[in-house]
Amino acid sequence: MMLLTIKNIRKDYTRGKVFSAVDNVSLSLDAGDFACIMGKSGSGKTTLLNIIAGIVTPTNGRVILDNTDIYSLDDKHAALFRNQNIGYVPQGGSLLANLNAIDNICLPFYLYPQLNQQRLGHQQCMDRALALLEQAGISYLKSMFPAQMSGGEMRRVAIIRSLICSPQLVLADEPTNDLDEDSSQDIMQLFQRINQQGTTLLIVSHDSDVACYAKQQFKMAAGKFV
Ligand SMILES: Nc1ncnc2c1ncn2[C@@H]1O[C@H](COP(=O)(O)OP(=O)(O)OP(=O)(O)O)[C@@H](O)[C@H]1O
Repeated sequence: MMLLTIKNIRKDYTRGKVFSAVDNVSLSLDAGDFACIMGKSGSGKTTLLNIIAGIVTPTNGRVILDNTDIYSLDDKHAALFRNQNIGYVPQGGSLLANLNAIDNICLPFYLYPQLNQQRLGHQQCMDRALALLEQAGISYLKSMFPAQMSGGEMRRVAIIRSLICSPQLVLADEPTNDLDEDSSQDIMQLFQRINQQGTTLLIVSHDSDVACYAKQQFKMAAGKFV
């Protein structure tokens, strides 16, 4: 079943003159796919990922997720649709320092109660977060604050947080950046497990060791797939 289609996506920026950071890119993913977009720094990977996430509006082209053209929705419906259907793991650190792992994972529900469609109470939210940590084999982190975690542990908690709304699609931007080989493997094994449980994954990375975990690989250069 087709889950995601992006058609003729272009994003122009002006830096002195106009250039296309993403230049007429098309891509389709089926439910259950695990894809990686590779390419050097500046090739347009993050811009493309953010367009799919609904964070950056394309100059041209369409993003269709589960038969919904996300840029045809008004802002309010677009935000709800993407938060319900897309998990996003941003580049770099994204946990809040003053919350422990469980609360960081529940944060989307605290910030946007409308995402909590099953209307879980506070304890049930925390139970769900704990269950996700247990599935990932890192329940020992449950009460720890980011300052007590390694970089790889923080990243795994951020990945778990992207699952709190049971999204169909998870997007991750350079998830192993700044991590050593062992931590990178932990991260990629976690993604593999998430994918095996049925979540579709699209990861952006410049690291070929990361890409080899993916089932589909795309390469980007100067805004285009090559
Ligand atoms: N808001 C912006 N305004 C102007 N130019 C931008 C903007 N965002 C990105 N760019 C430029 O667009 C190009 C693509 O950037 P992008 O971040 O998508 O690349 P990338 O492949 O993800 O690189 P990296 O891995 O370093 O993040 C770069 O030349 C970048 O400088």
